[in-house]
Amino acid sequence: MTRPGTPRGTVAGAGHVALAGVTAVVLDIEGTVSPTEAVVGTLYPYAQARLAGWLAQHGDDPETVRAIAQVRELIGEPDADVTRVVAALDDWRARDVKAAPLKTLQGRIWAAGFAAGELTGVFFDDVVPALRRWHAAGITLAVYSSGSVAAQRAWFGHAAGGAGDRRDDLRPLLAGYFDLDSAGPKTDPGSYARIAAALGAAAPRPPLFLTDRPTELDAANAAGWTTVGVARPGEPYAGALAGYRHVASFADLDLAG
Ligand SMILES: CSCCC(=O)C(=O)COP(=O)(O)O
Ligand SMILES: [Mg+2]
Repeated sequence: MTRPGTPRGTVAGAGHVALAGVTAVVLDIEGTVSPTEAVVGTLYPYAQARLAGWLAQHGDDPETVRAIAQVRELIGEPDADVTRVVAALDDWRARDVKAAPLKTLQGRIWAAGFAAGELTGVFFDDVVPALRRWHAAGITLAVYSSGSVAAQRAWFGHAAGGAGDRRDDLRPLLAGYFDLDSAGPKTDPGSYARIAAALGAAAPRPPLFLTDRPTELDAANAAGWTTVGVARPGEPYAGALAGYRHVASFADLDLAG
């Protein structure tokens, strides 16, 4: 199905997609550029272990105050104490519910962890070469993730892959970062309209969105974006993209035109 603004392109064989005229690529993180296990299995426990301490130490920070208020509103308990707030946050973590206040607080804890050298950004092997290739071709690159902008910047700023234990800083490749606070829910077409507006002249055509989740592909398509699903073997949503144009690797995505 050809979407408005979709550049010329064909699906050349199973899992290979060639698109011409792409001026901007927006990237999901979990399941798309990075293994879900690196987020759910490493980042989440790291933040969970430090959450209560973080709230105790940063309880007066405006961002923390706002996040706690958001939790109380979402659970419908305006007088919930910190213990109840932590329990709600941990329940969302356990179910991988992408609740904005959870992502805000996780993001701050992770940013401190990256700065302390305790965390590393993990990417599928095909991702960094593709990002460098697309950036060199003049394509605008941005991130749209449930993870907070603070977490995104830290994740891309401390990428594994350098020689030895050196960390690569991929942020020079990125022109923008968008999350649930700055753009909105990933299943809302309006969020993609806000991102396109924010990218402005850096995205003269509707961006290409790369994500693992069908609901996000649907929302981006409804906003007139070009989309390609990313179905990585072993990832939770890999089997749900049969009805979508999709690739298993960025190496199978040709944006050279
Ligand atoms: C590496 S930034 C933290 C990622 C995160 O917390 C998350 O929930 C990722 O979800 P996504 O929308 O990128 O699939
Ligand atoms: Mg994802």
